[in-house]
Amino acid sequence: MKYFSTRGEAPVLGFSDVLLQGLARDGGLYLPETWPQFDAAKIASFAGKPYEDVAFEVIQPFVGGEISDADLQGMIRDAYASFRHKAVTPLVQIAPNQFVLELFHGPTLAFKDVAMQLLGRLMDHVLTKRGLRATIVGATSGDTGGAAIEAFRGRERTDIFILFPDGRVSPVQRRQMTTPSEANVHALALEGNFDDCQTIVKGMFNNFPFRDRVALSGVNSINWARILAQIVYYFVSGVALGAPNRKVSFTVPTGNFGDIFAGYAAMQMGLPVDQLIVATNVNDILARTLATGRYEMKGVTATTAPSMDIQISSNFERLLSEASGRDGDAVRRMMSQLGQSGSFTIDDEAMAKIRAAFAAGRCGIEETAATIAGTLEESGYLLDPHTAIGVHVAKAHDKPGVPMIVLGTAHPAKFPDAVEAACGIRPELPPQLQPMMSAQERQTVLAADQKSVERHIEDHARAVHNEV
Ligand SMILES: Cc1ncc(COP(=O)(O)O)c(C=O)c1O
Ligand SMILES: N[C@@H](CCOP(=O)(O)O)C(=O)O
Repeated sequence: MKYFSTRGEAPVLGFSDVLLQGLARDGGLYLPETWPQFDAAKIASFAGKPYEDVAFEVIQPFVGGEISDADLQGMIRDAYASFRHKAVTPLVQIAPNQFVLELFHGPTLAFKDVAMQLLGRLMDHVLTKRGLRATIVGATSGDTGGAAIEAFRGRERTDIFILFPDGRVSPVQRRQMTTPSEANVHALALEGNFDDCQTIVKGMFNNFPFRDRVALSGVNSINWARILAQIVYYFVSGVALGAPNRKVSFTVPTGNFGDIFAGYAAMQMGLPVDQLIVATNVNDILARTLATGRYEMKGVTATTAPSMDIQISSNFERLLSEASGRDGDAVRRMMSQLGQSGSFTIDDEAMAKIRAAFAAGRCGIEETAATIAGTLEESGYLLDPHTAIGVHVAKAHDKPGVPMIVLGTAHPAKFPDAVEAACGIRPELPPQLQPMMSAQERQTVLAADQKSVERHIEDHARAVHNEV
């Protein structure tokens, strides 16, 4: 299996190089040259299998033989051993046709753990095999950071620097990043919003002398391996609700478009999906784009679902590549217009392809609170604000006979203030996370300025001394 960049100007690479690269050297994102095809019999064979076994079958074709089956199976087994639920990602029915896919049973209570627990092991494996170190950078609106730090803390071959918007993440999210005491962990609070953090991360990847000096690697969903690990739960949940013998739909609380792109990938591989529904909060650039064909940035509004307070949805570029027939020139043109004017228009043919697979809806701050309260009253189920956005949007897309799976992206205890304000119940953290709430915090506050961040990383990263 080989991977190409959405912008068409970076070298075609194998899995291990894509894993270490993060962003392609032309600023694009890597995609597999072909989608492995699973026929109905193969998909049906996933029924009743442990999560780890389905994960191996889904992930293995993308690795292209670069990691032995035994090593891959071992890493998958270890990654999911840390999850608090035996099913890893259980389904819970909350209404006659509506299910929540609980993706928050990993160590940091968000769906990011599903991919990050495996990514940490895969990177360590490849770095060890090559005798290298890496400096990992990531931008977070709250959840990626904690999950990445949990996956990489104490690892010998990596230093990890996470950029988060100062004051815009929940106290639980912040403490997951600032309380780990391992020397390779660096939490950087930036005076800006998530998009500023993400733009700086991408800027560092595009600064080649810096990138090469510190052996830069990325763990945001710009890294293909993040998306790959997330494809698995679309198959697992789809099959549990009747696929391949009937279609299922998914509603995905969306920000950076990584999670829902994994659903698109599952669809390309053969999973019968009726609709993939993008659910946004008031930062609704994706819902507007689906409606108008024009991607147009506005300012970011802080909401009770802070992890989705995003306007630059990185992975939308992967969809643009698919919808434009993998035309690197077309993608480069749109991305350059976005950089220059904050907007671009998608041509009608590409929009028609996008609308054939995706629908979208938006949920305001008050509707989010009302959905938390209403769902608790109707079904006794307590939602976090991000999942509540999914539940609200999913209702408008209900189709008889097609099970609707809403991705449950975070545990309500990550956002206790918003949940309590909505329904009067203050969800408690699982006992193993409680000590963190009184532990010593460690963070560095920096201006949202690429040079300051680069200087800080060069001063603190051990990979600068990589003897390659
Ligand atoms: C809890 C939660 N829900 C939803 C999202 C949006 O996911 P994505 O960025 O993959 O679209 C995020 C952040 O990514 C998140 O942390
Ligand atoms: N919501 C995310 C934003 C970063 O997304 P990623 O999937 O690209 O890592 C977060 O919680 O940090």
